[in-house]
Amino acid sequence: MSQFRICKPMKYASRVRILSSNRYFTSFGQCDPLISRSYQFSPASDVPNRPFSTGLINLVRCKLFSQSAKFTCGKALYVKPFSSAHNDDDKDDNGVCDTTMVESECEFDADVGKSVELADDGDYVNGNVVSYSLGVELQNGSNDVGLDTSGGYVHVASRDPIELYHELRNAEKRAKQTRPDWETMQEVFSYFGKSGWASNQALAIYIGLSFFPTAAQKFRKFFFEKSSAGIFQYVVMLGPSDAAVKFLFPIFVEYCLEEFPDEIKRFRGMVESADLTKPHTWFPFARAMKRKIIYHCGPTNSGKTYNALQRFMEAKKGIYCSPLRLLAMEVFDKVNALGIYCSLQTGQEKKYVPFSYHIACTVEMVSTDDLYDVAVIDEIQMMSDQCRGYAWTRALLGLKADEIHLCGDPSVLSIVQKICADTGDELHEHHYERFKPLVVEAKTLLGDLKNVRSGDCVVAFSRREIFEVKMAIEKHTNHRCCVIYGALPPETRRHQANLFNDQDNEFNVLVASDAVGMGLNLNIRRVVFYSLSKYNGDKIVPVPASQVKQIAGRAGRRGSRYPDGLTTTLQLEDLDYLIECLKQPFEEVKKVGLFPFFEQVELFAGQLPNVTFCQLLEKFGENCRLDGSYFLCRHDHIKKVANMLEKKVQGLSLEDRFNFSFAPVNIRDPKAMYHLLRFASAYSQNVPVNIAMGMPKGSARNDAELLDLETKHQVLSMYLWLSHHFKKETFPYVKKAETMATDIADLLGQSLIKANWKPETRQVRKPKPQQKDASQPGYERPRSLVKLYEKKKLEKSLPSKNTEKVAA
Ligand SMILES: Nc1ncnc2c1ncn2[C@@H]1O[C@H](COP(=O)(O)OP(=O)(O)OP(=O)(O)O)[C@@H](O)[C@H]1O
Repeated sequence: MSQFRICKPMKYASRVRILSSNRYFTSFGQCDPLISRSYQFSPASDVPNRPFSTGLINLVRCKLFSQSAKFTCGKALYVKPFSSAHNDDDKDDNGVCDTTMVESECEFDADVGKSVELADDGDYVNGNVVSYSLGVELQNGSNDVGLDTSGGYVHVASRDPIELYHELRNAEKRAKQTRPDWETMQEVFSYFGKSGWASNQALAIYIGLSFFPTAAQKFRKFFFEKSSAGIFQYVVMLGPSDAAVKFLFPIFVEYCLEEFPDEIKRFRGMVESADLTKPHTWFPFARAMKRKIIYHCGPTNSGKTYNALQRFMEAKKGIYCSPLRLLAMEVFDKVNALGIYCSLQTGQEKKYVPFSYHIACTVEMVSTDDLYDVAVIDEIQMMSDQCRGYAWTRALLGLKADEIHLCGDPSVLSIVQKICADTGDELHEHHYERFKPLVVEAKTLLGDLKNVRSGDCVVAFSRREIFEVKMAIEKHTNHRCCVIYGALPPETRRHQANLFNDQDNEFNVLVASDAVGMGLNLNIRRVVFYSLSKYNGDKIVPVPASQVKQIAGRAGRRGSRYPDGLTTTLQLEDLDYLIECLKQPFEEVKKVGLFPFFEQVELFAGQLPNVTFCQLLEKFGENCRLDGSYFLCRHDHIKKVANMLEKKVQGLSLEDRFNFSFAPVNIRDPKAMYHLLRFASAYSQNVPVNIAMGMPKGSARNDAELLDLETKHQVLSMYLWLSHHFKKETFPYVKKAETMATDIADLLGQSLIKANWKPETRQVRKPKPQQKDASQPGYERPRSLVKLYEKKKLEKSLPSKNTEKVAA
């Protein structure tokens, strides 16, 4: 089975820390890497051995002795007034209610039914007040609290919990208790059941959080049924306190080990199979190498990738790992053009160049099996990406290369230093500055797109805005616009970029989304932020500073027509935010992403045989364990696809479901989801998967047709992706899909050149009544959403006058 790579949620991390930091626990020999160093498990029975070292017991004893000392002799505990409340625990073994407790308003000796006072020497004394002492001898002559070899009494707290447990287990009948004592004991157990410490510690014997309350309740029943007077009184004396929890816990452990071996085994299996700790150990071959890591650290446009690629090209065998298909294609073209044979591998395409020893690939496609002299991992700060971060982490940890060049901003430098300390790799840092500083134009465009100039890149954060801006610029100025946004195929984006870079045409302005921030060589003179807020899938938020920097940094490129970069905003109100973002130092990343490989999910599935794949992912997320430097990547997208397939496609294996769930599909596009469902259904029936999609007749004449072209290309891209991830024979129309995809990318390019229509949205939304049509004469200045956002935030943080009035 191949290596796993993953992590765990912090709730467990904190528990692990608690356990690991308990030196009394760690003294118990063999270390269990999953939970802590505290417990040793017997491979034969697969049930944990007793976890406690005598060190812990002694600690508890010492504490309790020191606490109980104040209760000795003259100190007394008042018996609580009788309460009529009772539950099952009032009943004797035959289910009959203990009437003695109901009849009397006060105290009961276990057998005598009288109020008692326990004296130092263990004598019983009548009365309403119970004074508890260190030693007790029961009237029946049994040594309730333990008799030491010298014949003297040993305090309950000082006794071995294993011994105590066995005594309870073997007890034939319980001692009767006074009602107040009984009530106090209920409180003690209620306290125990809610104790975070106890539930944390119970994890170490694989009593899971969800099972802990059940285990605690059963233990309570057991204790009530079996407890002798001395033990009972001792716990009552401790009352609902941490001391009581710590006294009871070792007995609870003994009880659990004997009572719940199946639950323990099941939870242990689950925890072990979802262990994502120490991901660097998952790649033993890479660990056996002494790798040299070179971190090219600096802002955009500072020559990091250029220098790393020099080493890549000099190497005998090299791999370049790209964040985007587009960038992998760029490097593939560039390197081959320079006479170095280089192949290409992305999710959608494999271009093998004969005799090549170099490969340009997307980071998800990196092979950790092959050996390389030099590897380049571009945009290494993407390790912290909430969704895709795991791919960078895996590449860094797993690549078998003598020399690995990381290119990125400084945000992940410290975490890379930490990872290198774990892996034992040698880290070298090369720091860079921008070739030319980025200059902020304070004047801004004063809210008017008529002030756009040649060489400008206007950045907007939604497809709708991009087309609105393009329309407005083309309507009110003499400029023509190219557009670049995420939903466009890489070929079309490249075509648009070339059109913009080319001096000899009328396309001299670029309107783009944040997709412009990475991977394209663009001759931008000035980056203009149309807005600095965007929809994050939930609400409109200001664009994060790191992203603003990345995008603004595209202005001015060494060797281009515009080596000096400028940036500004459309709105004067947004300028401060832009300056603030540019001034902000790179925020240090504390955690990087991980995600399980199929084999790990499969192992985990073995523990939960009757759940759906989607539930399995959820459970994995809940139970997986991570070191402090890692987080589990978001997988909502995967779950959504998994859920759809679960409901509608039968006969897929777990591995098929896993792979289908990673297919690149826009989950918000019903058409694309429909095609994925169709592909999966055909695949599950083992029949050739058809493309079954007509080729558009020509370029788009309106936005609906443009959207249709985008969807069609995405579906073809998905078909190609599936053909590379599943049995080839089931996807026999790869050539056809490639041709169609190329043709559609061309049509998209043609469509964008003439696009001058009002954009549509994929989701049907009610039109806003006051919204003016941008095609109407005149030009409406867009509002600054950042300002609005900040204003709202301020309003929220300040109590309103109305609130003050109400309060007054
Ligand atoms: N030493 C050099 N000689 C010639 N051109 C260079 C040199 N260094 C960098 N360049 C050019 O400068 C531009 C920016 O370089 P590069 O892409 O390496 O920067 P970067 O820091 O990796 O930026 P980004 O993070 O935006 O990719 C590229 O067009 C590159 O070809």
